Amino acid sequence: MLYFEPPGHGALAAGILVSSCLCLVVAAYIQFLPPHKRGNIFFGRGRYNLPPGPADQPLVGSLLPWLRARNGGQWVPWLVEQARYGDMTTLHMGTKTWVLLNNSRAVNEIISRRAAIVHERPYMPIAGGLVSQNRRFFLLKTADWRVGRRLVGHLQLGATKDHEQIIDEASLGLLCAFLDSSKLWYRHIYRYPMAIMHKVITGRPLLKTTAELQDLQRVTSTFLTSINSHLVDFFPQLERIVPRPLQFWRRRWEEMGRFHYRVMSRWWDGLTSLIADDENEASFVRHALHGYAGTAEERAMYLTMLLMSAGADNPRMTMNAWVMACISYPEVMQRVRGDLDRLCGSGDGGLRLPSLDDLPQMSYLCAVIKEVLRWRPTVPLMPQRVLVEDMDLEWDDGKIYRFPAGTEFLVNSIPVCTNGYDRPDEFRPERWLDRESGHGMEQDLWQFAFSGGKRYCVGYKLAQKELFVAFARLLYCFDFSFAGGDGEKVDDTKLNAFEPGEPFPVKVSVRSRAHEKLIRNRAGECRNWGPDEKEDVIR
Ligand code: HEM
Repeated sequence: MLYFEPPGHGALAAGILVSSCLCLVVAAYIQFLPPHKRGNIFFGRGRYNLPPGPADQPLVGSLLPWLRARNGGQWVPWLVEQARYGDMTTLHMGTKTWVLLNNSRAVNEIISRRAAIVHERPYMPIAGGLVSQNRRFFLLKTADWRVGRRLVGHLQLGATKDHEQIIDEASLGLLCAFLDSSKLWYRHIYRYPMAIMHKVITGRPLLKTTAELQDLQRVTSTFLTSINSHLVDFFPQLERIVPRPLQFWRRRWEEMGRFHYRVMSRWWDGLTSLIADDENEASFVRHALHGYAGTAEERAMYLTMLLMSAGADNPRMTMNAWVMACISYPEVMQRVRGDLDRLCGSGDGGLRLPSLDDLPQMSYLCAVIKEVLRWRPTVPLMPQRVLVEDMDLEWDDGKIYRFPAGTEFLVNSIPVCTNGYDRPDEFRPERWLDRESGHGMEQDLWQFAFSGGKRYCVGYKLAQKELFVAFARLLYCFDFSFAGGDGEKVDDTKLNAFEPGEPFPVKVSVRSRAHEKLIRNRAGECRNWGPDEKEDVIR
């Protein structure tokens, strides 16, 4: 007869202890799983069915290769490589489920058509917390972000006649600066959108030195490098679990946050003092201060400074890419110039500067702008949009994907701008003219350039108009060529967008005396430009 002896108290306690520990380990393990894996544990395997992706390591998934690539400057090729899985790629990234959207159709279906449920931002302890002090509206969770978005909406960026006038004046400053100090072309293409933003926001001309502008450029570029670059952004729980003195990552990013705060505060003091003694009720600075009344003034500061930096830096990088296209594809630019000469005159007499009124007749230049944005996407990595509820998606391959709430979607810009385009590496504006959707400025630009859904770029109308005016006027009046050494060839993949100095060697010269005279005749109208850049040439 079998006799079962009941366990003693000691054994029972040990058993309870072991199973409690096991439960704790399992609970902790589950907490560190990404949403799709966690969901399949709770609801059974197969509940969530996601697009394919690489085999991954336990717990970290594909995070380590990503962090290596991100911090080693190889993240663009890494993301491009992941597009080999098809229209979408699923990546397990620590506690996150990332789904890369690798072509326009995927972006359109998910970011635009499902915008009602794909609009949240994840919490990013580094970029959002330490570097931005939880204030950068662009990274805020939807509830807070809406307040800022409503405030910015009042600006109607680029949609008013006033803004067109501001663009016109600033572009005259740009032309004069190109005449006076052509070697500093890369500085002028930053000052131009900044001068526009400053006037739009304060109603006053930009009176900032190059050093002040460079400070803000550094803020923008270092902020961008902080996004999705640290382990903690993928395991945000660590911020709660690890005692603060042991949070080894804090020091570096807090320091960056303090630097950003200092630069922004200096700018902000300048902006608020400009409006302090005038009645300019329309000023955005005043509007932002009213909008955030009762809360810390910093919220207004961060919002305003985001507008300044996004509104200046993205156009700067786009213009950088355009200059690269000018020197790499002179025949394309000659064709634009042919159109401009026909409209605005050529030879010695009867010239006029192109303007926004010429836009309907300049479909090839509109195509050039689209092609610049496609050829060298300005924003290769947009912060992810988070799905707020489970979502089913029927796809072309006959599959029905089911994504769990919490999935993070990323526009994989380079593949989006490449997949589905004939000879994608080439700069061929003609591809936009063949489209049935139309030849204007707006058609087809969505999804890849200014993003879609609720968090699309608020400045897109302003950007399109300022790019059009700058490209038309610069190309009408100036020649651009590569200024490398003998036998050196331009490498059109190296844009060096974050370089504070000249990103690649370019020679700029005015086309003719007549074009110079045309610019000089209107020099008095460029009231919005700021300190004389010639001093910098001498230094
Ligand atoms: C060629 C120029 C530009 C490009 C390519 C560009 C691109 C983008 C993209 C792709 C986003 C969306 C990121 C996302 O999905 O979260 C964005 C957001 C934004 N852009 Fe632009 N942009 C440009 C010019 C401008 C200008 C002139 C402004 C003027 C203020 C501006 C202000 C903003 C702001 C404030 C946001 C954040 C919107 C939000 O989170 O609600 N951008 N931009």
